[in-house]
Order: sequence, then structure tokens, then C-alpha cells
Amino acid sequence: MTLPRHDLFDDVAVRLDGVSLRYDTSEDILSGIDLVLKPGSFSFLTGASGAGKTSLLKLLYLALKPTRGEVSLFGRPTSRLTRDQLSALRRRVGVVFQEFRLLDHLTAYENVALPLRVLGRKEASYRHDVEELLAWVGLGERMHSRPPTLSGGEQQRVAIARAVVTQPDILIADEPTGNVDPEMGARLMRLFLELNKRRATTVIIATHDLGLVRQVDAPVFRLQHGLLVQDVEYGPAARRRTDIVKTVD
Ligand SMILES: Nc1ncnc2c1ncn2[C@@H]1O[C@H](COP(=O)(O)OP(=O)(O)OP(=O)(O)O)[C@@H](O)[C@H]1O
Repeated sequence: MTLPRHDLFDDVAVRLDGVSLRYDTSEDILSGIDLVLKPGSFSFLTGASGAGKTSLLKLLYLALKPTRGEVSLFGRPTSRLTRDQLSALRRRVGVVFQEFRLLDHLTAYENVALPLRVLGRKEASYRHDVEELLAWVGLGERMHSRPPTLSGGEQQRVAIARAVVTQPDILIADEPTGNVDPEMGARLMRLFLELNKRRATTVIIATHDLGLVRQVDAPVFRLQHGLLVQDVEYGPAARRRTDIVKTVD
């Protein structure tokens, strides 16, 4: 019996096979990228400004189609899916955008609740969860404030709460600590780690903040000249190994 292709990859959250991306320019921004993210994994994506991090994330949350190659989510190749099938897959992916994309005329609470309203949920069924989530990200006191009156770090946390309120299987965050000080950056990182551990959410975070990357033992994928390499180990365990080598020397 021949299995449908997606059954072969059921233990994979995200898979890229030979993915290339070219905008309307002559050069590939991303070139022949292979990537596998296991369910429940936590990883970083780094690379210089303009290396293609945001572009790669857009492919992962199906906002862009690759020029060549295949993007599969949860074992399903996406290139031939209908619009409705793509929407269903996208609902399992939470995104924290680089520029937040909050609605200024809604309160923090309303912004976070919006994805649930769009899904047709009644407020009584989610009010408690949304309030609890806002308290979890440290915004219990500010939940009725509108984004323009919140600091960058507070807006960032609203964006994170909104991305996770539907309990996505995959969380994609683009420079989620770009607008906060190192202390807040470390706090946000703890939120991502907790989410990853509590719900086994697959998390991938694009950042060029290597200070942040060094706090966590997680694979680091680096984009360079359109290629993806996974050879960088920045986390505490990697540093301990380096220290041992130094001691032996
Ligand atoms: N819609 C687009 N049309 C044409 N070129 C684009 C488009 N979006 C991005 N690019 C180009 O693709 C390249 C990669 O951009 P991308 O935003 O993915 O990089 P990045 O690594 O996320 O950068 P940064 O760290 O500065 O956010 C850049 O040269 C950028 O100018």
C-alpha cells in the first residue's frame, strides 16, 4: 500500500525541501534550503540584516510561496493545497511580527481576544483565559489600555499573547526582543521557553541578538548568502564545552 506523502512525515512540524525564494529581482534571496523542525523543538534563526530571516519565516507561516522547493507543515506539503486548506493549517501557527501589527483602536485585551472572536468564540467562553494570559505576560494591570499608550516592550507582550491565545502548535517570532532592553528580552525569552515546555509548542525565533541566543541551549540556524547552516552553538552547554577545551589546553 502506498501511504499518502504526509503520513511519512507525521513526526515533523515543519519541513523545507530544497526551498528557494526570489522576489522580482534577479538573485535568489534563499537558495536550496532544507530544514526540519521536530514537534516541541525550540530553535533560533540568525543572520545579518537582509540575510532573509523574515522571508524564511514568511515561508514557514505560509504568507509566501517558494519559487522552488516544498514547504510542509505537520507532514502536509503545502504547494497544492486549496486556500481553505492553507487557512486551516495557518490557524495552527502563531506569529509574532517584527512590527507587532496590533490594532490601535482596540485595547490590549481586545487585541489578544481578536483571533478567538474571528474563530466565532463567545466572549464568556474565553474572557478568563485571555485575562489569565495577559497576567502571565505581566500586563494584568494594563489590559484595558490601547497600544499607543503602551511601551514597546508592553506592545511586544500583547503581540506575544495574541500569537499564543489560540494555542498554536507552532510559534514563529520575528525579532521578538528587538524593541526591549536586555532584562525584558530575557523575560520574554523565559515566556517562550515556558510555552515550549508547557504545551510542547514548536518555537522558532529569528533574532540577531546573540546575547539572547547565548542564554538558551537550542539549535541555531544561520542564514548566510542565501544558504542555511546549523553549525553554530552559542548556548550555555556549548560554552561549558569550550571552557573544558580551554582548561585542557
Ligand atoms: N517584498 C519584497 N520584494 C523585494 N525584495 C524584498 C522583499 N522583502 C524583502 N526583500 C529583500 O530580501 C532580502 C531579505 O530581506 P528580509 O527582510 O527577509 O531579511 P532579514 O534577514 O529579515 O533582515 P532584517 O534583519 O533587517 O529584518 C533583503 O535584501 C530585502 O531587501
